[in-house]
Amino acid sequence: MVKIIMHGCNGKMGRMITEIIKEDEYAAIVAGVDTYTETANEYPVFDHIRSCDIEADVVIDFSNAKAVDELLDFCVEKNLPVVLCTTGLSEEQSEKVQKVSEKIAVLKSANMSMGINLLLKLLKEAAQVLSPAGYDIELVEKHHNQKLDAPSGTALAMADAINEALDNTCTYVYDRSQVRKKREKKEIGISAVRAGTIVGEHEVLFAGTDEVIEFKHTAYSRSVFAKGAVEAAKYLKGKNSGMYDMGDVIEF
Ligand SMILES: NC(=O)C1=CN([C@@H]2O[C@H](COP(=O)(O)OP(=O)(O)OC[C@H]3O[C@@H](n4cnc5c(N)ncnc54)[C@H](O)[C@@H]3O)[C@@H](O)[C@H]2O)C=CC1
Ligand SMILES: O=C(O)C1=N[C@H](C(=O)O)C[C@H](O)C1
Repeated sequence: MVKIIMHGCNGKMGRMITEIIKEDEYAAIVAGVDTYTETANEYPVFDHIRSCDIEADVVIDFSNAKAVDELLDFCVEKNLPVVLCTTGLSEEQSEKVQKVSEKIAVLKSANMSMGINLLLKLLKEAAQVLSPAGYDIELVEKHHNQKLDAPSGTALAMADAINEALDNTCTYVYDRSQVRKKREKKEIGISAVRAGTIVGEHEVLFAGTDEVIEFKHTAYSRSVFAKGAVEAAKYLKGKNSGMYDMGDVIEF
């Protein structure tokens, strides 16, 4: 049985994970943390990670980038592995995550779904064939109107996977409105749409002369992220310090 502290327990993802874990005999939420506490949870809820004094095996975090620094400090002090799913971290925060992983086990992933993690592999292969052949690469992501960060963590992870496969030769372009010039060959264009209740859509276009190849992932429910996060927590329990990702959890 994996005992979990759910950080951000009253948010959209925290609530979805709470429901999923009710049906899971190998995992239990022993405490929740959320600045919003006006709810009736089936486990104790604290308004700050520092107030949480419940013993656990792992923390799952779906909260807010502003909350991540304190969470990481807490996890180091308590020697607690953490599944870090919050997106929109600054460069300094990403560096801190790396440093912290020298002391505790950290599994960081911008997207916990099976589909996106498979796609990250496929995109690398496609880029290595299509970019040298002159295909332009553009990425479009769509999310609900409550999302704070743009572009999505997943879009950035996809761009990073492609860039890595191309020996980090690409530049990312987020906004074409300010400069009047043609696109460069080694650009990856990244566009974000925010509308309604879209759970999450990611589309990657490889556009050549007279043909376009499109890779598209659509999440129809947050359960795909929640299930992945719970599997990640089970995987991380008792692990040595280090950086882990969903590639360690999902075997293709
Ligand atoms: N890695 C992945 O697969 C996914 C990542 N996300 C990311 O997870 C994060 C949360 O997403 P949602 O649940 O949709 O957002 P949400 O806004 O519905 O929930 C966030 C929750 O965190 C709470 N919170 C804010 N500050 C806090 C603090 N200092 N301590 C504890 N709790 C705090 C809020 O009160 C809220 O209940 C976002 O960054 C989002 O991009 C979302 C879905 C999938
Ligand atoms: O905020 C969301 O909702 C999501 N955020 C993640 C991201 O930024 O990539 C993953 C998912 O697409 C949903």
